[in-house]
Amino acid sequence: MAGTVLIIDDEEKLRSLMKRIITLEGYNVLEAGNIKSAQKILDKEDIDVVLCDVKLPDGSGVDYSKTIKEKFPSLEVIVLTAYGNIPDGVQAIKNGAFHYLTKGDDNNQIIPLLNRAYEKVLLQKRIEKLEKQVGQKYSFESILGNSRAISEAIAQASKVAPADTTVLLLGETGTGKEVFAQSIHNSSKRAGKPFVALNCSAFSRELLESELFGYKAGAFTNATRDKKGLIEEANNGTIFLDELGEMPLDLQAKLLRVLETGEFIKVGDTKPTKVNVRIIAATNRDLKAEVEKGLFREDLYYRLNVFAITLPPLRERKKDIPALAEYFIALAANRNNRKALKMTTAFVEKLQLHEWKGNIRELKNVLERAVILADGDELLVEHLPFDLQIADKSSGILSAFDLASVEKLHIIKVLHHTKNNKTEAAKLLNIGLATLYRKIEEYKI
Ligand SMILES: Nc1ncnc2c1ncn2[C@@H]1O[C@H](COP(=O)(O)OP(=O)(O)OP(=O)(O)O)[C@@H](O)[C@H]1O
Repeated sequence: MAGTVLIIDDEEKLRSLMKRIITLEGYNVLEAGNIKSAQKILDKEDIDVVLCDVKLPDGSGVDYSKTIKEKFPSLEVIVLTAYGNIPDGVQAIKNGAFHYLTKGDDNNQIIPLLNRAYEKVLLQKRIEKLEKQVGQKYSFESILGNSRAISEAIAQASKVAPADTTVLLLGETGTGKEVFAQSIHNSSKRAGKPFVALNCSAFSRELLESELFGYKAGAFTNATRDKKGLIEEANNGTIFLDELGEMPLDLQAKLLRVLETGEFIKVGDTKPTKVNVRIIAATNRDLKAEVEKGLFREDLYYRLNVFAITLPPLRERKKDIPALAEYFIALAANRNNRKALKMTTAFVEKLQLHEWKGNIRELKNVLERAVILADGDELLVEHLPFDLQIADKSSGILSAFDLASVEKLHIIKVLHHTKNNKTEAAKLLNIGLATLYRKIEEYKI
């Protein structure tokens, strides 16, 4: 995608020369002879980079670059200064311009500089888009579900969000603990400040300590420079510590100190560092049992347990499955450039019979796979993984390794293939027609 450049200069000849050079690079170029007409174009068009002369009939380009940046912060301005007038260029940069060019002297510099400015604009646009997505994604409104269990958890989380209290989120893997942590942060006073997440089970003890608390240069062989830990990166914001139950005891002591005094000591440092950070912790372990086994500090447990919210497993809120499924199907269809897909009744039934040990994450992945497999505009049972296909009301959840389940599913598939022609199906299965009828009855096909 080519960017759009606006040239503001009252010298028509120079404008058209620059226009020619820039157009050859693939940019769209618009022109203005003064600030007034430039302003009209800026208000109407989506401009990426402005090339602006300093001496304009109705004002100074140096001053105008400030106005432009205030009104359109993601756009970049390059100021065109007169020969030998570096102070103008310096002032323009102070006013927020990307850079300056000396008119007539720097023609071969125009394109490289313009390309750099445009890259910055693209990056800025991408960041804005992502920020918007994240902001939308993680609010209590975007947590789907009407079941009592999830509504209670949302109500508790919305109450504690503005209170700045430490929160402990309990729940199996994939139940949405991180989504809740982000939503709490986004509706707290700390929204707009950093939200930093760390999975404590993903690191060795040493790495976890330096990731979390940072280190001083020289603390160990590869520590050539001071490094801020994530707790410091999260200053004035929130840190989300996932799988806290996995944190070694000595680091738990350091964390307790942060909770009590707002201070910690970096690896290799002698003096404490102060932070103002809200801690949201999560675990799928039974912390009380860990305390009894001596694996989790009792004082930290009580400190964290002041406000605990339990997130229900998906199998305890099956009512929410259709709405969640619809949402994930729409997301997956969009990502895969597919039009909207509908679930058949049998498909929804199978979803509701499954155990969902991986909870919402598993549901999301199963549906993404189904969307990819579906050729038509309907999601069918055959688009589900094997163990979901064989789940059945009478037998409850069957194992994918159960021989009868495999046989049943195979018969279903063959019957589907023969469009329910039993004689043909029996032939393909290499069994007698009577045997097929018996199996159909036995398996309640
Ligand atoms: N209520 C919800 N609505 C929409 N998407 C959700 C919801 N809850 C969770 N998700 C999605 O499900 C996935 C798992 O959520 P999340 O990472 O928050 O779970 P978790 O409990 O932190 O998992 P783990 O313990 O394994 O880290 C994510 O992709 C998340 O976007």
